[in-house]
Amino acid sequence: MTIHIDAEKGDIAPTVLMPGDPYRAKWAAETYLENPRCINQVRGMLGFTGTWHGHDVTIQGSGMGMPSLSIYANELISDYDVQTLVRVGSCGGMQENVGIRDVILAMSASSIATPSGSIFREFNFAPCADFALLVAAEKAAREKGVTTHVGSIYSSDTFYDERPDLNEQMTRHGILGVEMEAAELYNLAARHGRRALAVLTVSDHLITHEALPAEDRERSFGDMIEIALQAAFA
Ligand SMILES: O=P(O)(O)O[C@H]1O[C@H](CO)[C@@H](O)[C@H]1O
Ligand SMILES: O=c1cc[nH]c(=O)[nH]1
Repeated sequence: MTIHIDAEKGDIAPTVLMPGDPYRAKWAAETYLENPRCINQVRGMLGFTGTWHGHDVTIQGSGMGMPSLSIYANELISDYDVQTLVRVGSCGGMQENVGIRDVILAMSASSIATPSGSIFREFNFAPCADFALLVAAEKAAREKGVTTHVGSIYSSDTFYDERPDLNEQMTRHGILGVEMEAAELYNLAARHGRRALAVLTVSDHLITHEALPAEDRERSFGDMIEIALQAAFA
């Protein structure tokens, strides 16, 4: 047990999917896992463990933003010895050719700041995905016929952003989408020698201003869950 996760050590699998939304964790576990059981309820940050095609897997909510993700990822890595962490999140599209419900595989994650900034200080570390996970996810997405983009994303500390000039520069530099956790997940995986990937679904668009409702973000992003599971156990 840790401060934020009240599971016993053996209750958490070496492979963990991490949605920001704890209710997406519940929906994904009940939809895709066999014999899912709730292993964490502390602060309502639900976690479930079950099996997928015979493989043990945990789906644990991370909360929103890098400080929250950092708490759960640190405890999963240091206290539960988790080896593979795959974020399954929503994101905002930042390119004209990136559509609502498209999947983005985050090869790298830029940021203005992360919780690891105090360690790196003047060093601009480039957080990137585990290559084998990335390749396996791209293959799984291609085989499913899901419209998928592989490239760089932006991990932001703010959802309600007031820097249109910065968004313009990111779009100009090929950033595919914006979310709020992947950069710190990649930092932690690099520091501890673990595998990490962010598989994202576009839930709204910064250029077209289309947006899906909360229920869709919670319960309808099945393609990214299947892609994440297939990549984790490829
Ligand atoms: O849908 P999740 O996984 O929570 O991800 C995105 O949605 C939240 C903002 O609405 C942030 O956590 C952002 O990263
Ligand atoms: O962080 C996020 C997540 C979804 N959509 C956004 O615009 N930003």
